[in-house]
Amino acid sequence: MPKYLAVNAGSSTLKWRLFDMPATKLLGQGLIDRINTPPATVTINVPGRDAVKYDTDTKDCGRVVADLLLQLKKLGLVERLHDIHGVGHRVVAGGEDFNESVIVNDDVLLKIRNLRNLAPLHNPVQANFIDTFRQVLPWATQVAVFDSAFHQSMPATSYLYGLPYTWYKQYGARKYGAHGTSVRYVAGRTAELIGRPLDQLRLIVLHLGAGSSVTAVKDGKSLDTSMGFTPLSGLISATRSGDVDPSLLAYLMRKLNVTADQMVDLLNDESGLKGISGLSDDMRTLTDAADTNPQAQLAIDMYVNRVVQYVGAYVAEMNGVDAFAFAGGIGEHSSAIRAQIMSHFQYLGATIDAKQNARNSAEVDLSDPDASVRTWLVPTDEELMIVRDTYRLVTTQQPAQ
Ligand SMILES: Nc1ncnc2c1ncn2[C@@H]1O[C@H](COP(=O)(O)OP(=O)(O)O)[C@@H](O)[C@H]1O
Ligand SMILES: CC(=O)OP(=O)(O)O
Ligand SMILES: [Mg+2]
Repeated sequence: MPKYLAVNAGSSTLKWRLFDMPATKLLGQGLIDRINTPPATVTINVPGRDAVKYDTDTKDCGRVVADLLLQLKKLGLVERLHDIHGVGHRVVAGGEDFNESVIVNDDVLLKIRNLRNLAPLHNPVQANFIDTFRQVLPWATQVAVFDSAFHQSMPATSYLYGLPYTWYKQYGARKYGAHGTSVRYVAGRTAELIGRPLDQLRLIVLHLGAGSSVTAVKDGKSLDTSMGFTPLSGLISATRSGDVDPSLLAYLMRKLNVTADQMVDLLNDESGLKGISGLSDDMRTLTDAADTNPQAQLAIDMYVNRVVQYVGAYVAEMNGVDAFAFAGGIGEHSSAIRAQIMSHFQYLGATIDAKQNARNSAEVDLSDPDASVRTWLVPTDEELMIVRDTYRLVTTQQPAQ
């Protein structure tokens, strides 16, 4: 059976899954965790076997891909690399150029690179992965699946900033959003789990990972989302500031004597949980330290505060909510953060059950039996969405010339 690979390069992790298609049978999956703070850990899971774990000190794209392919052969997941017919890649920013997944050709790859201003921590890395796979598996079709595509349904009232309209027309100055592939999966799965049609639901999807976002999904479409022109705005993330008064940036540039580009780098790389705590960008480390480290506790409390603000705003924007869904590394693994967030939405009747909320890493109905608004833990599956789009495009369309 043809094999298809889905590659998800995030800001702190690299995730991959290999499937037999069209059966969508999962053959194996890998995670490189803490990729920016070596040694990173590699974990490979093959159904029915013990996990394989080892450390790595590289995030060099060529070496990561070489190791991945070596492991696929070593573990017997592919007999010959020629069995891999398609590779689907997560790409964060597609701008207004891409409102759906596409087969990659030279022009598409160039556009993805040129959109780096819209996702500086992601698009360059993701373009490098596409390029590398094109070179090492030239027979396999490469497909790009864009985070921003799902958010193209946002109305102008959501995606425009309070700026001169001509700047949108001339420079594309608007909100594009991110995490859309994850939100598309989580929203669909939440509707299935609560047994109601997606196109009649008001959902709040909390994708809380190294990059964190909240999305209002109304009638199956993205109505509004917290990330903006880039994934820097909105919530506080691992190393990203989230929303900041733009005037403060001009003031800080003078104080710090840095250029505009340097300032943006500081907001992307040195801010957020890392900058506030002065300890770590990793929520696990902060949670462990919080009892004795007030800065770590402050970073957690600020993180929660911003999530609560966005959720409250989006519930109002939808004139109510039918269900909440938690996903992403923090959303899927931290009972404490979920509890802290949901304690602010008891007024909506979205109460959660402490025993249920103690569970992690699986689909769990977190709701209190009497809750009038459901709350679910729905582990995201960006790789499933990526592989489905990839298989569909490979089997139905030829690459654009
Ligand atoms: N048990 C946990 N408790 C709190 N946070 C966790 C836990 N496990 C993972 N995380 C957080 O999840 C983040 C990674 O989220 P994830 O969505 O997997 O990555 P990425 O944003 O790179 O796609 C890490 O920064 C880590 O802080
Ligand atoms: C857009 C974004 O921040 O994604 P991730 O959390 O995977 O880095
Ligand atoms: Mg991610």
